[in-house]
Amino acid sequence: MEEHFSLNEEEIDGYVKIDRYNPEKVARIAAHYADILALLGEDPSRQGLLKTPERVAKALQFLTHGYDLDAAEILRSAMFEEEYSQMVVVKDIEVYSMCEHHMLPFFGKAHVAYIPNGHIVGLSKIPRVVDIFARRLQVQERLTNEIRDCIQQTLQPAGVAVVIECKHLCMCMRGVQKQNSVTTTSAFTGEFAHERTRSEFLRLITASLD
Ligand SMILES: Nc1nc2c(ncn2[C@@H]2O[C@H](COP(=O)(O)OP(=O)(O)OP(=O)(O)O)[C@@H](O)[C@H]2O)c(=O)[nH]1
Ligand SMILES: [Zn+2]
Repeated sequence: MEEHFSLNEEEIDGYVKIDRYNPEKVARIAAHYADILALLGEDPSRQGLLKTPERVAKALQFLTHGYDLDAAEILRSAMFEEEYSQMVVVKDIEVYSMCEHHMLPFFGKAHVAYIPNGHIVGLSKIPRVVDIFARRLQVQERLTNEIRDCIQQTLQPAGVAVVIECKHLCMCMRGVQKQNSVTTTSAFTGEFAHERTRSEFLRLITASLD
């Protein structure tokens, strides 16, 4: 796949430098956005809009940079042998994604748990996996399943649980115009099929720290 960003060592570790946009792609996307501005009745040559096509092109590349990153590789880069076999929960992970139907944002929180089976993973890699799949055109259901499948296949734990709660701007700003609705999706494997394990996870993600 053609890359938006040039990869370097830092980026392989999951970081994306926003000054390394693919210049050819920026120019091509920007040219389309200049047309779009004119089609919308704007004057793309007025001062405030002069750099807008380029800004939008860069913003879109940033918002979809997950295509260029390998979530499994990032998990594998920080897997450690460890005998810990209780549930590990990382909750309240911010999610910013774009719905593939309207290319409008949906955003909220992801809660991810796994039960180690010989290996644990560096904690920061869980939000990185969430980001890699979120920074693409998505539907919330597929985002949820992709996070689950990546962790299950790479870490091979005794179980994985993912719950995502998001607000979809395509349902707030346009269309049905419901400002307060929140969509919840979930995906489970292994031990989380058992009612007790699943309940413990749901209790932990709703429990407050204070
Ligand atoms: N299942 C699912 N649907 C989504 C997601 N994001 C947006 N949608 C929905 O995608 C659907 C697309 O339906 P269409 O009828 O083709 O599009 P539309 O005419 O713009 O629909 P309205 O939003 O109802 O005006 C809408 O119902 C959106 O609410 C998502 O993450 N998951
Ligand atoms: Zn939408």
